[in-house]
Amino acid sequence: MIECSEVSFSFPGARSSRLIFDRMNVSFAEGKFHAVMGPSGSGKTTLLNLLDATLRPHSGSITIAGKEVGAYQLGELRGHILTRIYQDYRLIPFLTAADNIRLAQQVAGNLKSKPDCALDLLQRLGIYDLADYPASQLSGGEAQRVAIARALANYPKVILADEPTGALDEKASLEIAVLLRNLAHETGVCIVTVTHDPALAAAADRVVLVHDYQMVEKNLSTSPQGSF
Ligand SMILES: Nc1ncnc2c1ncn2[C@@H]1O[C@H](COP(=O)(O)OP(=O)(O)OP(=O)(O)O)[C@@H](O)[C@H]1O
Repeated sequence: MIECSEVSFSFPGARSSRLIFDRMNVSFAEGKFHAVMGPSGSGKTTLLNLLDATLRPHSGSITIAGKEVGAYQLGELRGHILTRIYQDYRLIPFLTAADNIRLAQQVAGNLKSKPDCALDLLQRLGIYDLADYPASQLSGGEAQRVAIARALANYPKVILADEPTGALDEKASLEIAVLLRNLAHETGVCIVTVTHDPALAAAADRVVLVHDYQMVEKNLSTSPQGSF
């Protein structure tokens, strides 16, 4: 689904002109939950920013679903091809859970052409009862579930997650980790999360480490079981 080939990148400017990636190669398959780990400052968020065309590589190629990321219209790439979720959820606090999802459909121009999927998604993520609650009244774990539902609203091929459990306690982190893995398996979406959280890494189908400006495979042992 995602292919990075010989990708090199550094930030311009004196302080940060060091290389972040140097002819880096990595791919991320559909229907899998991938965790990207590495020390602080190693380039994990930079990778997500390259994948959604916030940043452009100096050289090399990044394709999603067979097409160069830079060749997509930004409006098509962000919202239709891929969506992002964040540590701080980024919900609209005064809108209900359901309306946060509907807003994503509306912004993508899908609310007229496709059925309203908000309640179906909330049901699927086990939070149907929260549909009419303002986002500001949700717990962290509940808010992240709504954010994941919103990320699914336009049937993306890829979800990019930036520390999605960074603000959650251990129990909620494990639930979100298993939820993301099961969503990848059940819907075929390719999920790439950057994280420091061992619970996310343990739930992942695959863990890659950022090391020496490259992506290196890490061998997996066990995964938590369960269904959310
Ligand atoms: N806009 C920017 N301009 C210049 N340098 C930047 C910029 N954004 C990030 N950097 C630098 O690029 C490097 C990689 O940053 P990045 O945020 O990708 O790391 P990270 O692995 O996600 O870190 P963390 O785990 O702490 O979130 C760091 O040295 C950072 O200081």
